[in-house]
Amino acid sequence: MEGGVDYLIDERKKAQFDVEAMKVAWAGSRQAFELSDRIAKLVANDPIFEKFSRPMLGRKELFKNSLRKVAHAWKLIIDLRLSEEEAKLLRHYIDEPAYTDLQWEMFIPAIEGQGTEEQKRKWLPLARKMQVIGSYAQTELGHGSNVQGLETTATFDPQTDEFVIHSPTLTSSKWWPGGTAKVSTHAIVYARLILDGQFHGVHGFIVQLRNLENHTPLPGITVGDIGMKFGNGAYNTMDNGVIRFNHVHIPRNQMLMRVSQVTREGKFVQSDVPRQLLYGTMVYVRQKIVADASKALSRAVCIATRYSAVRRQFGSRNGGPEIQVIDYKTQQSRLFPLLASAYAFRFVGEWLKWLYTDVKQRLEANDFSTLPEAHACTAGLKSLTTSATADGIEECRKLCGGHGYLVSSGIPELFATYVPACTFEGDNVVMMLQVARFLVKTVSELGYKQPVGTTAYMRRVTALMQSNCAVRTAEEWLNPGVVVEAFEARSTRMAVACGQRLAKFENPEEGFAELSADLVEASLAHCQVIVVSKFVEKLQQEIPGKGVKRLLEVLFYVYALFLLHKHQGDFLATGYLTPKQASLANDQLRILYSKVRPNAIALVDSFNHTDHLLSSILGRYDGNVYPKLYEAAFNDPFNDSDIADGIHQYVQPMLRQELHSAKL
Ligand SMILES: CCCCCCCCCCCCCCCCCCCCCCCC(=O)SCCNC(=O)CCNC(=O)[C@H](O)C(C)(C)COP(=O)(O)OP(=O)(O)OC[C@H]1O[C@@H](n2cnc3c(N)ncnc32)[C@H](O)[C@@H]1OP(=O)(O)O
Ligand SMILES: Cc1cc2nc3c(=O)[nH]c(=O)nc-3n(C[C@H](O)[C@H](O)[C@H](O)COP(=O)(O)OP(=O)(O)OC[C@H]3O[C@@H](n4cnc5c(N)ncnc54)[C@H](O)[C@@H]3O)c2cc1C
Repeated sequence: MEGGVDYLIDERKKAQFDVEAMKVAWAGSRQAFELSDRIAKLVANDPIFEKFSRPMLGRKELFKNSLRKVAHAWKLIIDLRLSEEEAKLLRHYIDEPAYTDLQWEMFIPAIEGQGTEEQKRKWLPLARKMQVIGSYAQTELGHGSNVQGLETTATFDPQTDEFVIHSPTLTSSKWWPGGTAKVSTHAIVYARLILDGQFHGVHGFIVQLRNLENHTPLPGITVGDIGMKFGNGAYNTMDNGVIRFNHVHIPRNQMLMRVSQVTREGKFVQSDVPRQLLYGTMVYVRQKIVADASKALSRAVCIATRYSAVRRQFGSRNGGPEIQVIDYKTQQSRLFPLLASAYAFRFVGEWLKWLYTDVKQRLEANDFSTLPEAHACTAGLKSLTTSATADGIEECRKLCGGHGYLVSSGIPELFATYVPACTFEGDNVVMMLQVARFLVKTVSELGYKQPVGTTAYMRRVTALMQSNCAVRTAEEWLNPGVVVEAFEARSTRMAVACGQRLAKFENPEEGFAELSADLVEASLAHCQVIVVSKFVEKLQQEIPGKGVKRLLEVLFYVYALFLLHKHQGDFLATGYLTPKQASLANDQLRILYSKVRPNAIALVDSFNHTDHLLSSILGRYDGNVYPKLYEAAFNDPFNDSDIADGIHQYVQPMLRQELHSAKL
């Protein structure tokens, strides 16, 4: 058997559910499925969007090629009159980080959220037509996580009615802003506002960086690229920049003034809008990142699942075929929880999008009541989903054995592009510590304030602290109420225990720092409650299609019981479960894997990923892996000639024992 074509045809026949209906369930609606399918095909059939050769290109060529793709995409958007939703799908399928990400997902949202009506009227039409290109310059060489610690200054000059933007130290150089090194004409620069020698907090300022005619940096601005990043191709299509400001003057009306204003006289006016709204763009992007995690994880899982069905090792009898590696229980116990996680993250991402839309509408109406919860949810779920996705992609590489390490497997570039999501938009530990602040506050108020939203389960604190799990058989774990209650009890007990230990410290901040590792674990437990509960809520909805709901139920139990198994130390230590019950959950998990097994290929087909998006020989839809790997090896430019450069100069003299006289 040369290729794996026949294996995947057989695999697809085993499916016990309607794959087309599952595609709709994954996409969210029939309309969403059709839209995304149309755009995926548009990209896959356009040679300009080819990306297989990307990891072989040098930086300059890679970058220029990326600029070409963006220009072509923008032309398509205009010619085909694509909506903003369609344009964002186009970006997803082109699958290449570019300056437009910052323009559309940070520059524009920052003006929308923090600008006054007048500022929005001026800047948004220009940005939406790409007549100005903006980036988001917050992080500095010496300061990233601690936004209040930024050093760049914006000093008001009442003489000229301008702000003077300045980088007083080397460490205050802006460092990382995407799109800035070579492309953006403007940036939202976060800086310390100084009025009459007084510091008034960090604010955002729209600063022009480049001349719109000839693209040269404006006087007082030193700008460049920060250098190559992890992996070939990957995030190197993005020009992450360094900027140094030397007393750059900007008009007063270029400070984003929804949250606070500076008058013509240089007076600081604090409105009723909470200062945290300055961080609103980050809340928006964190929510986007959660929605995107399932896309990245599902790609890796699709590759590893298809390849696991093609790959055979051991067990051949009488010259018959060896065993498909997907049939090994160990392979299933590593792969199927990731498959289930992709679905879990998809549904929690959908919910978070809804939550964000709700919060945004409230903020527009000056209702800030749900902001703390939205911040905690976006920060925590960003942390949970990106950490699990980054680890999951690496696990998928290992699940593909040696071939997973080849660039042509598609996994190394996916990993290299994805991992910074654990750091950007808030380091994942720093984000979990934000959840911890929220949890500690919730727990400390339990006696007199009813928790709401995602912490509402803590209203039953007494029951959750005192009652224990009633499961007696593996079968009894197949009950959503039982599973959710176990997660809620473990989370409540961990949060309350942290609260009790914190209360023993005289200085709460000192206590928080001392217990921070435990607080991060309690925060993770709470975020897992959210993911598990949102999966259950999804299952309570009508889900059409033969067998679709049943398979999603199986995936729910795989996701939840796998987490329970992985974190069984917490469940046992908090006393909610007995070792016997934890062991029964694990028995059930093995049974569930055998229910996933016949459906595994159909479940990854339901992601509807094109071969273009996967860009992976191992994950090809037709499973024709070996002939294509062989072909790709000989198509590699390194194999253009049998004698590589340098062989005659450095190897032959060694073979001939003539190194002493060779010119090295
Ligand atoms: C090619 C095709 C072309 C076609 C084009 C067309 C379309 C293109 C479409 C593009 C689509 C692209 C899709 C891509 C997806 C998106 C990718 C975007 C790329 C991202 C790149 C990365 C960018 C960045 O990284 S930007 C920098 C991010 N930086 C951070 O995240 C810094 C993290 N630090 C912080 O947030 C803060 O410093 C913090 C929170 C850690 C501490 O802040 P502070 O010290 O001020 O607060 P505390 O004292 O801890 O808390 C005070 C109080 O405030 C509360 N709080 C904190 N933060 C928030 C918040 N955000 N919201 C609300 N409340 C907040 C906190 O809880 C405290 O509350 P208390 O009640 O007082 O406890
Ligand atoms: C690919 C990429 C693109 C980016 N794009 C942009 C952009 O467009 N615009 C922009 O402004 N920025 C951008 N950034 C910067 C990014 O937002 C920051 O790197 C990120 O916020 C983390 O901050 P840091 O680098 O200062 O990490 P640090 O805070 O220095 O983290 C280092 C370590 O310290 C730990 N740590 C830090 N603080 C605490 C704490 N309080 N308690 C416990 N542990 C702590 C962290 O967990 C981590 O392990 C980008 C970064 C990357 C990698």
